[in-house]
Amino acid sequence: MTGGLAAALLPVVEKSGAIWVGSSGRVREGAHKDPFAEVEALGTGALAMVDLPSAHYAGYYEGFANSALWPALHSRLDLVRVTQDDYQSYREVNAFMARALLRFRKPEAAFWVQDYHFLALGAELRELGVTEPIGFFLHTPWPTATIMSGVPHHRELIEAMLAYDLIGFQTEDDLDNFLGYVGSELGLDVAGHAIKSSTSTTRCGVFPIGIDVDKFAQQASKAVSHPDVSRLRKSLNGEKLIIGVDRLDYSKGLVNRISAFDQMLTSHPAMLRAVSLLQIATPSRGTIEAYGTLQSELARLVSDVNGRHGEVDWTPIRYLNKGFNQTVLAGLYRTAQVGLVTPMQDGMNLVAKEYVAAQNPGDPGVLVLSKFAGAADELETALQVNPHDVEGMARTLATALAMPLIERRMRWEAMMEKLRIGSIHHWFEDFLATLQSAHAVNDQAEQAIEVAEPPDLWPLRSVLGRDTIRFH
Ligand SMILES: O=P(O)(O)OC[C@H]1O[C@H](O[C@H]2O[C@H](CO)[C@@H](O)[C@H](O)[C@H]2O)[C@H](O)[C@@H](O)[C@@H]1O
Ligand SMILES: O=c1ccn([C@@H]2O[C@H](COP(=O)(O)OP(=O)(O)O)[C@@H](O)[C@H]2O)c(=O)[nH]1
Repeated sequence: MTGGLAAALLPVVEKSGAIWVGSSGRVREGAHKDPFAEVEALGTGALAMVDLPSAHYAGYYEGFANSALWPALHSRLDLVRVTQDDYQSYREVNAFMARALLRFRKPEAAFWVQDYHFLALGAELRELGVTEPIGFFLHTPWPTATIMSGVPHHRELIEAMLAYDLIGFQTEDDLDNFLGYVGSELGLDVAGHAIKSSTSTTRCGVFPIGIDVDKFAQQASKAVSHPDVSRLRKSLNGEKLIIGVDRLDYSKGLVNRISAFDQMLTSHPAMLRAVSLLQIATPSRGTIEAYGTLQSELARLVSDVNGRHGEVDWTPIRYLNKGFNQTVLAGLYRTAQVGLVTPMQDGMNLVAKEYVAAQNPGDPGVLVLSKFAGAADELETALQVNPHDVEGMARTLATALAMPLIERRMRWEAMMEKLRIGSIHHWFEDFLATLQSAHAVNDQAEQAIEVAEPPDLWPLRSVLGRDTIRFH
């Protein structure tokens, strides 16, 4: 699985005993009548992979989720392509997932819904009579009210979100934009970070997602002996390396990034043969037109840059359209003197955090980071750039490559401190503790809840009695 959501959640599921119910990526005819899931133990927790109804999968995933919500959430209304049927499928799959989740319901356990694919899932669970705490976390940005109002059915969808006890965002800007929408478009009272509707109160908050920084650092120091990593090191012949790792997505600013590298080589001829770029662009959502178009545009651009600056024995850009596991990525990050992360918009961007965690403390590399990534709020000592300003990025790249060790270490140490404070385990515990207290407000009858301890979401093996189970 590629993507920050999976990378972040798998380790917390493993450690916390939670069960993560998600799409198996497979479809099944008639699934809407009879949800099918395969459950697999993962550490002390479990993964339940549900087959989605075949009639609605495309309209839901490629349609409303990734051709309406994703572009809008990343402020790209120009890329929104959606039909009424797509919206129906989105709602059907949200309702279907609510029914599937009921199979995993357990008294006093909380439900925590992840991401824009399931904005209405909380409302569907309430319809089915669920009274337990239900929280929601958005991994992407939340744009301005004007942009959000360009999404068909935005009002009914966002009203449905008010069924959640707690809604979490990555940054203060996302939270402010959401509360701004609720005030201006829904006309609801917002007191502090709480939204009061006729039936309940929804609390909102900021919970920046993190990584397991020490685990990642250890992985990186071991990974340098991995064959892929040592082959890369050998092939560099003393050249410096800049690395980019992204899903192939228009939100990641890949075209501007390659153009900035091109510009830097043009304006600093001394860099020719002295530095190269390794860009991993892992295929993602390939059946959607905007992604196919981007893939062709990038292939042309990389080939143009390599054609102009390359030599018989030197290639400026190593461009790879494939996925790597995180052990290899950790070793590749550690090999590179510069981590180049330039999204036009990004909820958080875990690659930025992983690059920092993977560095050699005695000789750390430099992170060049877009100010439009959520991670920029915490990683203030990265070299921050505006991805719309290609020339500015080219200049910053040259600065990063020439930065003295003392400055690199000061910047890196400050970033590591931030990463340790905001680890993935802190994110998980903080959200669940806040969810319990938010729910207590909505549930007058409920007894005082211990907020310091995250709830026991599902000690799965004690219920199932074995590691893997299928059910209809
Ligand atoms: O499952 P895909 O359609 O292939 O997409 C992968 C994931 O991409 C998005 O990730 C977001 O979550 C990260 C962790 O919080 C965050 O750092 C990043 O900025 C976001 O873009 C998407 O939101 C996930 O749902 C997808 O699984
Ligand atoms: O080939 C790849 C490319 C990326 N990733 C992981 O995918 C995540 C990407 O998360 P990020 O937040 O940067 O962006 P997203 O793809 O979620 O938008 C990171 O944990 C990467 O280590 C991976 O495992 N293999």
